[in-house]
Amino acid sequence: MERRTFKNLIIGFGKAGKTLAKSLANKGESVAIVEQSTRMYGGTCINIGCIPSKSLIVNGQKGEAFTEAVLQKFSLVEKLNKKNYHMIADEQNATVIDGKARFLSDHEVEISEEGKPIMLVQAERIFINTGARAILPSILGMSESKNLVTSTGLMDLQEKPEHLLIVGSGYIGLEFAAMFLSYGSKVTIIDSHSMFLPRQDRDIAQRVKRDLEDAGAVFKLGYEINGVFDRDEESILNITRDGQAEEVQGNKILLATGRKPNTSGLGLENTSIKVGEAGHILVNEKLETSTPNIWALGDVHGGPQFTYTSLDDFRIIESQLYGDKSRTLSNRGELASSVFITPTLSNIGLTETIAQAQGTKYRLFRLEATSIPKSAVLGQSKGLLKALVDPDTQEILGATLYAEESHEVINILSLAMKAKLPYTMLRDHIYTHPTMSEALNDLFAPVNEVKL
Ligand SMILES: Cc1cc2nc3c(=O)[nH]c(=O)nc-3n(C[C@H](O)[C@H](O)[C@H](O)COP(=O)(O)OP(=O)(O)OC[C@H]3O[C@@H](n4cnc5c(N)ncnc54)[C@H](O)[C@@H]3O)c2cc1C
Ligand SMILES: NC(=O)c1ccc[n+]([C@@H]2O[C@H](COP(=O)([O-])OP(=O)(O)OC[C@H]3O[C@@H](n4cnc5c(N)ncnc54)[C@H](O)[C@@H]3O)[C@@H](O)[C@H]2O)c1
Repeated sequence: MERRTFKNLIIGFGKAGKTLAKSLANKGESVAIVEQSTRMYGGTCINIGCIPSKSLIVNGQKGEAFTEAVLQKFSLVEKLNKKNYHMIADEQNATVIDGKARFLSDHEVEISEEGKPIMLVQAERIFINTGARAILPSILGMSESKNLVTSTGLMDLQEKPEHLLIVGSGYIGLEFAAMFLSYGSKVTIIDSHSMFLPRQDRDIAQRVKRDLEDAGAVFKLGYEINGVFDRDEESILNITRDGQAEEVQGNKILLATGRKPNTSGLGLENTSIKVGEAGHILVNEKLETSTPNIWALGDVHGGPQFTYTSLDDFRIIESQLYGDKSRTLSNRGELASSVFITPTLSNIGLTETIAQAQGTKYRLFRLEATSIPKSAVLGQSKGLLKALVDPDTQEILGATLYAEESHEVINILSLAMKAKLPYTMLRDHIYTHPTMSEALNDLFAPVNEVKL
């Protein structure tokens, strides 16, 4: 078997891993990056995650036919996959190794192709960036059904399902619901939780649910999934609520019940790397594992699962190994997030619900999206914007923007919070017109402060 030694070994071609590989190679260090699938050069985001899903969402909003949108998505992903491969493989000091990595010890990693060991790699430093994969709930009859899919399988379809059943009303469930509704599929969303969007304020959650229902979605909340069986081309899901059994039938069933860290099969049992209950690699605030010279980056170490947090993990490594060591997980600050439905739901920091639960004092500002001129221009005036301000410091404590283009506007709030700006800076700032950002003038206007 071939034996190779590198200064740096990166396992997994994810956002953090590829960015780190390029940076290390540019520093003149030898670096190898191992990827188990040629389909995944560049990782989840560009191949089976953010980019293909948003391409399908945007084309659906434009009224594109599904088959045309799928072709566009395939060609976009193919282009990005190649670009990502060459971004690393063309670097003089970098090597891309095709195969599945498995630790044999704290210092040795075996690479296999189709189950056959092909290489043994030793490295001074090892970075684990193996991402996460869909959690498959255990459903009676699931192995016999040909219609159960994850988000990856659903995006590989060439034809839209006439009726899509979605299990899970989190990020993936809601984004795929909005996506397939826009292509004209019938959509039923089933969740075991009886409260919709439990972490959101109720007024926001009710708006989101109502808007999805207006677009045609049917919600079944508080249901357990008992079993599945196929009849002709359709699948029937047996579901129960409060002891009452029901059947729902559809052509495809999307399982969107969360994603778990990719650690099984990685041979961690052969190392001294510690793993948490959810299968995630335990790291400290510098992303160091319990084994010296081995780090874990991205979804694999648990916590928020976003491409931008994986990228920030790269920044932490850079800061710790080559910089002033100031950047850590604990000083990352508040993270913004967006669910790409119509309109987009974006959050940062505290909601009213959380503020009340933890007894935090706040001033509340509230604006209907219908009063924003750009909403009228876009022909999409649904939505509600809320922001919480600290009554003592006048800094922004959090915001929920359920509005068109809120995935852009939320970044202004994120920057203002990071810079500890008083809310009046956003209220009095001169924005270009007509834009959704200028809604911040109005959101923070005295007239929109809610008396609590
Ligand atoms: C449908 C969907 C939509 C999403 N949309 C968004 C979004 O809009 N915005 C956002 O920020 N996030 C989104 N996410 C989440 C985001 O994609 C992930 O959080 C992010 O890609 C994680 O990156 P990572 O660096 O941890 O690893 P990944 O990009 O997951 O890369 C890990 C790589 O490691 C490889 N690998 C695993 N095990 C081994 C092994 N043993 N040997 C060799 N290689 C291995 C895998 O094949 C994979 O390529 C979405 C996810 C999904 C599924
Ligand atoms: N726009 C984005 O940033 C974006 C988009 C897609 C995915 N992601 C990332 O991917 C991760 C995974 O997304 P996800 O939607 O799979 O998970 P999620 O955690 O967001 O939602 C899972 C949902 O499934 C429900 N559920 C769990 N088990 C169930 C069961 N047995 N039966 C019925 N319902 C069940 C939960 O109540 C929850 O509502 C997200 O946490 C997010 O970090 C991000």
